Amino acid sequence: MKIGIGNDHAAVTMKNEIKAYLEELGHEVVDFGISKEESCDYPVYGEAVGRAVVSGQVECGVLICGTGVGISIAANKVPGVRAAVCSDTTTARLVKEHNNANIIAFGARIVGIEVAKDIVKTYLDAEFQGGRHEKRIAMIHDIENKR
Ligand SMILES: O=C(CO)[C@H](O)[C@H](O)[C@H](O)COP(=O)(O)O
Repeated sequence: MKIGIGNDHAAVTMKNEIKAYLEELGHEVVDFGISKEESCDYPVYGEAVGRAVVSGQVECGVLICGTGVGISIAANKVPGVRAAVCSDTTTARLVKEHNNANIIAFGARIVGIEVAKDIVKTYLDAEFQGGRHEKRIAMIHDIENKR
């Protein structure tokens, strides 16, 4: 798959490790994140990955900041993004199976690298179940259209 990755200063090391892991798994990774650990603003990177996913430049996204929260909130402001923060593999599976999340996010200050790798792998291996979940996702995107 072609995967977009983004991060702020809190997640440079984890971004590099996850990027290498994704490449080991055979994925192509487009890096929208920062490479230096100097303070920066996570909305920039959340929006960049969100727009890349929605435009089809990449098939899905991985976002990492200190908690995964700020960067996913920013991505979720891009219409069409469904970014989900995960700290465990059960949530990582369910956000694909039920929510068809197109971006997974986590916190470099919250989870260790092995858990982060498991979260990403679980998310990528899971499949959207469709059915009753289709309608609910459509309802989420209807909210965007009410703006
Ligand atoms: O957005 C966040 C909180 O949900 C992230 O954890 C950021 O990485 C964090 O706010 C950055 O904090 P810092 O004190 O500027 O390093």
